[in-house]
Amino acid sequence: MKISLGSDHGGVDLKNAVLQVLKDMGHEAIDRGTYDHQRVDYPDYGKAVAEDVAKGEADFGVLVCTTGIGISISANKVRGIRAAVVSNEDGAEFSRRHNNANIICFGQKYQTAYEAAKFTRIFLETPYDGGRHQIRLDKISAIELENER
Ligand SMILES: O=C(CO)[C@H](O)[C@H](O)COP(=O)(O)O
Repeated sequence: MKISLGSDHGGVDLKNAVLQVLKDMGHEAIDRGTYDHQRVDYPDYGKAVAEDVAKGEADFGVLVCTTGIGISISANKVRGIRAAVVSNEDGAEFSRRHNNANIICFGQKYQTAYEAAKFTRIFLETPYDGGRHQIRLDKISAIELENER
């Protein structure tokens, strides 16, 4: 699969660790930065990865900041994006099964590289259940449309 990754300075180490694991798994990775510890603004990276996914240039995205919160909020502003902050295996599975999440987000402050790699693998391998969940996703899409300028 093709995966777009991004982080701010607070998530760069974890983003790089997940990037390496994804490459080792044979996935194609697009690294949207950041690339060092210089202070940057997380919305820039949330937007870049979210647009890759929304435009179909990537199948899924991975985003990391210090807490995972700001970068997920940013990504979720892009139409069609369902970015989920994940902190355990169950969340990795159910963000896909029930929410058809297309971006997984982590807080570097909370997740080890081992955990983030494991949660990302579960996320990528778990299909969407569809069925009754599509009714809810359609309602989310309707909220997006109603609030477009
Ligand atoms: O987690 C984050 C957003 O949710 C950011 O990584 C965090 O706010 C960056 O803060 P600072 O500039 O103090 O490193």
